[in-house]
Amino acid sequence: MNQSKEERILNFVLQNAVRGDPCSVLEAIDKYCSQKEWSMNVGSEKGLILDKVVEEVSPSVALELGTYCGYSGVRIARLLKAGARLLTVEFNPAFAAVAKQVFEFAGVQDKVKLIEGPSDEIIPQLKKKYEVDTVDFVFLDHWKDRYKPDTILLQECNLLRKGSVLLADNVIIPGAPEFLNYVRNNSHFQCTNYPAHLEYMKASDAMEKAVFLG
Ligand SMILES: Cn1cnc(CNC(=O)c2cc(-c3ccc(F)cc3)cc(O)c2O)c1
Ligand SMILES: [Mg+2]
Repeated sequence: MNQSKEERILNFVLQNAVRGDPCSVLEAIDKYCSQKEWSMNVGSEKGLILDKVVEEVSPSVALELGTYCGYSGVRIARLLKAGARLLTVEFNPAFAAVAKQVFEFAGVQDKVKLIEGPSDEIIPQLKKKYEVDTVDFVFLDHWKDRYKPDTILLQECNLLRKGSVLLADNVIIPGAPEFLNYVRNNSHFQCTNYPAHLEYMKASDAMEKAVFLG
C-alpha cells in the first residue's frame, strides 16, 4: 500500500533532521514542503508570527486545534518554559500517528499531549479529563468552519481567562469569515491582524490574534 504525503514528510524528517533538535525538524519539513510536496503546515513566515505570540504569552497551558503533522506543535513546544505543556487536538488518526512520531523525534513529547478526536468533543473534556483550569494560549488551525463554534465552546466551558490569547491561522486562505466577524465585533475580544503569505506560496494569507478580555 503506497505511502501518504504525511508519511513521506515523516520519512524526510527521520532521514534529514537531527533527533532531539526541534529546529532541524522544522527546517526539514519546510524544505520538503517547499521543494517537493506542498502541505498545510503553518510554515516559516507565519511560524515566526506564531513564535512571537507564544514568546509574548509564555503560556503555562497551550492548546492547539489541528495538529496535522506536528509542525506547529513542535514550533510551540520548543518555546515552552519548564513545566508548561501543549495540548494538541487532531481528528484524523493517520495525521495523529505521524505527528506523534514527529514530536518524539524532535524530543518534545514530554511537553505535548496529543489528543485524537473532534474538537467539539474534546474541548468539554479538558477540565475534568485533562486537568485543565484555563488555557493561556490557543492556536486555531483546524477546520476553518470550526473556528467560531469552538471559540464559543471554549467560553461556554470557562476555559478562557482574562488575557487568554487566541491566534488563528488562514483567515484569508482558506478563510474564516464567520470567526473574523465574530471576534472583531465582540467587545470581549481585542483583535490584531498579521498579514503574511500562504505557506510555501506567494498568495496572501493572514493570522488573527484575539485577546479575551474577560
Ligand atoms: C484535512 N484537514 C485537516 N485539517 C485541516 C485544517 N487545515 C486546513 O484546512 C488548511 C488548509 C490550507 C489550504 C488548503 C488548500 C489551499 F489551496 C490553500 C490553503 C492551508 C492551511 O494552513 C490549513 O490549515 C484540513
Ligand atoms: Mg493552517
